[in-house]
Formats: sequence, C-alpha cells, structure tokens
Amino acid sequence: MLQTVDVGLVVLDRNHKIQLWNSFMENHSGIRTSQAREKNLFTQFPDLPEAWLKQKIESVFSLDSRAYSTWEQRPYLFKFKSYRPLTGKSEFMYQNITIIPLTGIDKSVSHACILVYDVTDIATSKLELEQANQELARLSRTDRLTGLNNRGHWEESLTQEFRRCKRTGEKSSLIMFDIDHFKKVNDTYGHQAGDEVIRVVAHSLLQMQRETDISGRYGGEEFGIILPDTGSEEAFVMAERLRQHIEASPVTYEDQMIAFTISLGIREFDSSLNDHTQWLEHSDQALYQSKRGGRNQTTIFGK
Ligand SMILES: Nc1nc2c(ncn2[C@@H]2O[C@H](COP(=O)(O)OP(=O)(O)OP(=O)(O)O)[C@@H](O)[C@H]2O)c(=O)[nH]1
Repeated sequence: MLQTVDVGLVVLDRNHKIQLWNSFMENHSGIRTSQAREKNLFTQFPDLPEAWLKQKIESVFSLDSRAYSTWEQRPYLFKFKSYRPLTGKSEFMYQNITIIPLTGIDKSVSHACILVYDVTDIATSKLELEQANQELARLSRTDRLTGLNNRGHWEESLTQEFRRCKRTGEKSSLIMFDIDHFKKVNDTYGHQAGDEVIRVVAHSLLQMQRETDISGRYGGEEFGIILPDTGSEEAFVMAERLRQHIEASPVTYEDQMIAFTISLGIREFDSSLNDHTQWLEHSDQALYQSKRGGRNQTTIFGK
C-alpha cells in the first residue's frame, strides 16, 4: 500500500539516510528505490533547501511532533515536473509537505517520514482565481473607452490626496478639463468619431503626465488630473503643454480630420478647502471661466 499510494513517502533515519522511497517518488524523480536506499537525502538531491529542511526534520525528532509546509509557503520541496494532462498549466508539481515522527519500540523517535502531496490542481486553480479576481478589480477601476481610471476610482484617489495634503500640508494641484464643443464633434462626424476623439485625448494625457500624476475620466468628455507635489504655476505649464499638443494634433477618423481644443481649470490645494468636493468645484469653476473666456485656454482658480 505504501508503494502504490498517490502520495510521496520518504523515510529518513537520524542521519538523513533514505530508508524508504516509494513508487510515487520513483516515478516522479526517476530515481529507483534501489538507487535511493541508504543514500543521504541531501547528497541525492543537492537542490533541496538544506538548512530549512534540516531544521524542520530536527524539530520532528526533538519534539516528537509533526511539521508542515504548504505550497503557498514553498511551492515545492522536490522539483518534479507536473504531468497533469487536464490542467497542464504549471511546469512543476505544487506540493504540500508533512513530516511525521516514527517511533521505535523504546518510544523514542527513530525516523522521520516526509509525505509529499501533489496539490498542483488546487494550487493552479487558486492562482487562476486570484488572477481573475485581480483582473476584475482592475476592470472595476478602469474606464472601458479610454483605459483611464474611471470616475469612482479616480474620485477615491482625489479623496486620498486631499487627506494626505491636509495632514502633511504638501503641495498638490488638480486640473479639470473638457473637450470644447464636443456635441458638435458628435453631430458632425458621428458618435464613433466622438469616441475616437475621447480615446486620443486620453492617450495624449497618459503620454504627457508624470508617473505620479493620477488621471481619470470624470464624465463623458471631462477629465481630471491630480498632480501631487505640484503648485498651480507648474500645473499651468503641464496644462498648457497638453492644451497646445491637442490643438496641434487633429484626429483622423475615416479619412476625416477632426480638429478640436480643450479648456482647462486648475485649483491648487490649500488648507482652507473643506473637502475634495470643494476642491473639484473650484477646479470646475476655473474650467468654466476658461469656457466663458473663449475656450481653448487654461485658468487658475482665483487668478
Ligand atoms: N461620442 C461620445 N460622446 C459623448 C460621450 N459622453 C458624452 N458625450 C457627448 O458629449 C457632449 C457634451 O456636450 P456638452 O456638455 O453640451 O458640451 P460641449 O458640446 O462639449 O460644449 P462645451 O463644453 O460648452 O464646449 C454631449 O453631446 C454628449 O452626448 C462618449 O462617451 N462618447
């Protein structure tokens, strides 16, 4: 039974010499029982984590109690290939390990038995599930059309930035901007063309922002950029660079050139702001001042 069970069994004596090596171990390692018997485990398998395993085995001998290791702590002990015909998603066999004490007639621990469980199926499905969950979480934060942060997630970042600035008193600016006469773009070139314009704006934004800036699609054709450690004058430079770039880069959609502009508003954080909503409102007010002033321009709140 020990030979045929679908679990690896390795019995070691006090000196780590192999006393039992079952067929599971034979099949997966390619080392026959006759080759393994009486050999030192660590000589036979130089890749084993020797210090770690010796400590585990020692605790089994000295405490007369079991020791465990799960695939999450250490994916495998023996590097065996995975032969899972169905999943085939892992190159190696994930293993859970249990080491149990074996007592002799005098009741003292004479041997330690390493049990090797193949948990490749469980491990790969759990890892796949985690990946799927991560992907879902990413999707729930992302705007479908542009790949930018969506409004919910972006506003959460703005709330956090507001709290951070309140606490530390550090500089930070918020830019809100909106595509000018966007309704006309849709009416003249169609909704698909409008979507393409929104995508191109998002792309330009991602190219021009700093790595630490956080941009999001706030509404249909309205966007927001959080610029940590940035005062309003520096934010103005960034805003103008973006505005000029967009003005100079018409979008080509189905052989039609669509020229368009954006209007921007900036509000630098200051401690008189009550909450992130007021920060947003002030940026919006600056943005609408840009609209009233003739569009295709940037306004700093209060200037
Ligand atoms: N193609 C497309 N259009 C959108 C999307 N979201 C909102 N819109 C359109 O954007 C337009 C916004 O128009 P308005 O808010 O009147 O503003 P505007 O025409 O840009 O004019 P100003 O902002 O005053 O310069 C509306 O026609 C919306 O239907 C979208 O995801 N795709």
